[in-house]
Amino acid sequence: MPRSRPRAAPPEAPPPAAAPPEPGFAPLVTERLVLRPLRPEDAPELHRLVNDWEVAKNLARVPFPYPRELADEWIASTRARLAAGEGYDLAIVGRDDRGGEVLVGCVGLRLDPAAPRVAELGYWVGRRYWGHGVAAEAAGRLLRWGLAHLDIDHVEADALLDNARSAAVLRRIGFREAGERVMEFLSRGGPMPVRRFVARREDLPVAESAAPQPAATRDEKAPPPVAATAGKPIVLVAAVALIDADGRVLLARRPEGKPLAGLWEFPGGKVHPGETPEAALIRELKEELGIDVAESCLAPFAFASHGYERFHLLMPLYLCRRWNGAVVAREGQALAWVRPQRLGDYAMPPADRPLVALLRDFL
Ligand SMILES: Nc1nc2c([nH]c(=O)n2[C@@H]2O[C@H](COP(=O)(O)OP(=O)(O)OP(=O)(O)O)[C@@H](O)[C@H]2O)c(=O)[nH]1
Repeated sequence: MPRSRPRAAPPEAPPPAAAPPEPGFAPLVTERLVLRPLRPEDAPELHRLVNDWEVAKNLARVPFPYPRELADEWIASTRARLAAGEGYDLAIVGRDDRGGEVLVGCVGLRLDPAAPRVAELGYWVGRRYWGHGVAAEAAGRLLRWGLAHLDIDHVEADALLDNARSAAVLRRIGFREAGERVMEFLSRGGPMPVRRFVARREDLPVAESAAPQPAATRDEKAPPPVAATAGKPIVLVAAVALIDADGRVLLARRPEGKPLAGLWEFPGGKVHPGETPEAALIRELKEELGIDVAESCLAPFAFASHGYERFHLLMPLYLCRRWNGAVVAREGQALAWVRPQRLGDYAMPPADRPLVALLRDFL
């Protein structure tokens, strides 16, 4: 979604230069597509696809006609933003019959320093690739990635009132409607009414397999869950505030693919059938962080009791100041040692909020 304004063409073609270094962004892979940084050599095809009224008319920051040199400038700007962590505009790439790469469109998440903790999603797909679910597949993937990896609370997107197709894509991937407004559209030469959409972590569709199940239901021989509230199972999760010598608390980020991915939480996990909460924690701390903890070093501190949409969480929280081994993220999760007064800066699951307040007062 090219967004820079057109500028005068340079007086002469730039001399051939060595390819600029690839910004350090690991491509995102979906069932049929790859989302990767745009490259200078994408410019001719990008120009061919976006210099199409049927595509451009839906994009706020794209002029029409779209000057060829703007494709070069815009691609360079996407690479600069990617390198600076200010925006994630990516090429949507498919495969042709011979296995070669084909540019299909673009998808982007943009951060605005004036609006912290929010990202804006945009996308377009070349007309010849419409009708195959490309936009939902690409935008859904980048949306999930963004909420799991960026320090944002929600993602916004706009669709022109007359663009029902885009509104349907946004709803399909987890956006909810949040009113209407008027936006300047470069392609249309003036202000246009748009429908505004917002997606939060809790709005994302959850794969059945990823939804938390009471651990007991995994094992057919195990007794059924001991209790249920209003038809919801109770899920018992043991968690711990690991406290280092400087009084900092360890938070781990829920990885992409899990419900509420991107939120920071206390290490821990579900208590399996036949396990005590302490045994579950000792197992989880070994699996997730590679440390050995003795049961005597787990001091019960408080508990969370919170109704989520699909289950009721009961979560004892322990304190632990002594363990053996170095803390390492064994499951690739991001970790942060956080001063108690800064815990509020980290987006955490709603169940944890009362625990954070207690912990801040206690430490
Ligand atoms: N570990 C942990 N889980 C929390 C916290 N707060 C909170 O709401 N939860 C919820 O408790 C549940 C823990 O489930 P999980 O999926 O992480 O458990 P697990 O490690 O056993 O995962 P697995 O089922 O993929 O093996 C999740 O729904 C999670 O959102 C917290 O501070 N720490």
